[in-house]
Amino acid sequence: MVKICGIGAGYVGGPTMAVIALKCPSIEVAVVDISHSRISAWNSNKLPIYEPGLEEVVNQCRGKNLLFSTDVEKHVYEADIIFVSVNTPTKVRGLGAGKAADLTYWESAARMIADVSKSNKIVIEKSTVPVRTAEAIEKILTHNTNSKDIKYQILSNPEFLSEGTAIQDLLNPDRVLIGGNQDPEGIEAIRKLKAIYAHWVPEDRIIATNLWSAELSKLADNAFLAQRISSINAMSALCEATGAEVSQVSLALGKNTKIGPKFLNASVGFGGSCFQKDILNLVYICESNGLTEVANYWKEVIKVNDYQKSRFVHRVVTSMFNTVSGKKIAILGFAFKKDTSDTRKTPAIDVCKGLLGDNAFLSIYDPRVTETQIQKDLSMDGVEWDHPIHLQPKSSSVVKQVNVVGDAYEATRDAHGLCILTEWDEFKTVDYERVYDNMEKPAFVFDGRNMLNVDKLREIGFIVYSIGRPLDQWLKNMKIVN
Ligand SMILES: NC(=O)C1=CN([C@@H]2O[C@H](COP(=O)(O)OP(=O)(O)OC[C@H]3O[C@@H](n4cnc5c(N)ncnc54)[C@H](O)[C@@H]3O)[C@@H](O)[C@H]2O)C=CC1
Ligand SMILES: O=C(O)[C@H]1O[C@H](OP(=O)(O)OP(=O)(O)OC[C@H]2O[C@@H](n3ccc(=O)[nH]c3=O)[C@H](O)[C@@H]2O)[C@H](O)[C@@H](O)[C@@H]1O
Repeated sequence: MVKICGIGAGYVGGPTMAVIALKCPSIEVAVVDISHSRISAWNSNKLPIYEPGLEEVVNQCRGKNLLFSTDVEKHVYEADIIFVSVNTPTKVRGLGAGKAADLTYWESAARMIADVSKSNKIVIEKSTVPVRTAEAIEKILTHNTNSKDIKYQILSNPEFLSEGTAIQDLLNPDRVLIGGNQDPEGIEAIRKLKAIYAHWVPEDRIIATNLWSAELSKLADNAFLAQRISSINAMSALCEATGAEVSQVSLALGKNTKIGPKFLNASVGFGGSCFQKDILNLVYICESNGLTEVANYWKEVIKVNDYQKSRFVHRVVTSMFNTVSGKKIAILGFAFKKDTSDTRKTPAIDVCKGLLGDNAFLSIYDPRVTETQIQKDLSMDGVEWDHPIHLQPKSSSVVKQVNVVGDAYEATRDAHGLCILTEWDEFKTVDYERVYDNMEKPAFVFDGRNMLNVDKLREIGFIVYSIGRPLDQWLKNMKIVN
């Protein structure tokens, strides 16, 4: 029986390994992690991450051909194939700090593999890594004195799932990308990995390339996706200035088959653990190769994203007579997108910090994010948000101007304004007449996700700001001061 070990039981490692176990009953899959709390959660009824459909998959396989363990060395020793899905956050200090990928976790996983292995292994890069990482990994694996007679094949098999739809994406991927050495051993390793995916993925969707193309394609993929969002967000600012309507512009663009309809929703900005980190990583690689113009091109995608978040904060503050000091503002949604509990790099952090900077009182409601997580996110400095909660420092101070509450009605009671920062479906069905009645007047809605019916809200009496849509007379009169 083929044995697989997945190192890293996070947003990628957990769901990916669970789906392999589901689709390949003849393969034994062990998912290992250094975090005891994460592994015990995977072994409990309350999984450590929220992802629609994940619980069902785990329940079907756990205890059969899927197990979760902290005994990393044992399972690595026993495995034929090792998927490494550890985190690769942005480096916090040292050379390339603030841009380069921090490969500490990857390196320690590779050293451990070299230390404990006694048989040949296929080692798979599932994490997103800088192009040419496989070269460094190979050096670590083969220069270990214990592993003289052991042969390693390194493959790049980047993951393209999105949080919130991870299980669907894994069950029905657009493509599976496998990069490997182009010699007979490399081609044989690619064949073995292809055979695993072939249990459920049609062959024409499994693409084999050389190692560097696969590694770079993942960074390029995220950069292209983020670039679309920054492009439409840049257009949203121009829409507000001219009376054009961004959703109509998106519709028109999306009907062009050369452009396509997806990823054209203007928003308060993109978030998540990967877009910013991977673009910064790409920027760093370009700079290291002397490609300044290319680096600057991709940097702009992040700059527009930061501009979009600060534009939103300015809109809130200026429309409320240029100050939110002492005012209660309701924040509906904190996760970086709907259907996930993940808050890494969520635009809500920057927006809330901006409002707190102007002395607002925030009342925050998110259906899936805990109070502890929100307080942590709002009390920490930039790059630490990239790291999973259990790898973050234990004590962080509580932000006193922040109250985390249990529903949208409580959040908005006596508030001067409400901001929608995540597009949770339940925010569509809130009784906004009731909300309006219980708010201070004038009552404002700032829809950072363009999900609410603006005309209905205006009929109720709200002053409404919706990204990239024609402005209320009120907002037109309140010029943004940057
Ligand atoms: N989150 C996402 O949607 C996607 C993430 N990726 C990439 O996948 C990688 C993992 O991302 P996430 O799953 O979100 O990260 P995560 O932080 O949720 O999970 C990583 C896990 O690895 C564990 N770990 C770190 N070092 C370890 C070691 N030496 N031995 C055993 N376990 C170790 C950590 O404790 C953590 O639980 C990153 O490179 C990311 O860029 C790729 C596609 C999608
Ligand atoms: O490497 C990764 O981590 C993954 O990053 C993204 O997936 P994810 O970050 O989970 O979520 P997305 O659906 O891409 O959303 C990212 C952010 O962009 C925002 N977004 C998305 C689409 C859009 O039209 N507008 C928009 O503002 C979302 O609200 C969210 O804040 C990519 O979509 C995945 O292909 C990739 O595998």
